[in-house]
Amino acid sequence: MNICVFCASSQKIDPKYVHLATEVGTEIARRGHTLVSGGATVSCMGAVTRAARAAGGRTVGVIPQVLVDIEVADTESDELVVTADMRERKGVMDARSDAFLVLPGGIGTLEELFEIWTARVLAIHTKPLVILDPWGLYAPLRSLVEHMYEEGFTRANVFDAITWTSSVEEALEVLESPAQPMEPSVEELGESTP
Ligand SMILES: C/C(=C\CNc1ncnc2c1ncn2[C@@H]1O[C@H](COP(=O)(O)O)[C@@H](O)[C@H]1O)CO
Repeated sequence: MNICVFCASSQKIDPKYVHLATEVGTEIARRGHTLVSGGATVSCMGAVTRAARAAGGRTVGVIPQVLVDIEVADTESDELVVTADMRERKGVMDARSDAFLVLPGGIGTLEELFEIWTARVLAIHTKPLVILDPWGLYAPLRSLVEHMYEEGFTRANVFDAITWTSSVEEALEVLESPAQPMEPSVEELGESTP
């Protein structure tokens, strides 16, 4: 499988997050998968790709020209795709991947998560989407989406479209399993706007 990992670029984070990314890269390679990532050398992004290669795995980096220009590109990547901008980058990462894994990160990671999550809820794709969050960074996000559901702002299938995990092994097992297709409910299809 081609597994896309979205994760942090910040260099101010606790080293435990970088160690988690290293563990993920190692396990992706050990299981024979290709890693698709944002193609940068910094923080968790660099750790996951270096670990995957160190464990014998193949890495595909997808990075916009603007980040190549500031010299954060993972030039040792087996394949480095340089895009015109961030939007094209996300499109290429999506198209090249069979499954998506989200590690703790900041607003860049959240943006990537939301795009894949929304498309899955709308049944635009059926690729597995997993959050690996051992220390609960995303617990407030989960509560927020639950609140949005209670208030009627999100579809009932919003939590069917994603799996929250807390160990690397559990995350990889879910990614390797076929995801359930997202079918809009009959009520949703029949709903009319006043
Ligand atoms: C110069 C430094 C970092 C360069 N920043 C980034 N490099 C590569 N990719 C990035 C960068 N910032 C955002 N991204 C994309 O978003 C995700 C990470 O963003 P977050 O806000 O850190 O969660 C990541 O998946 C990238 O695709 C030194 O700080």
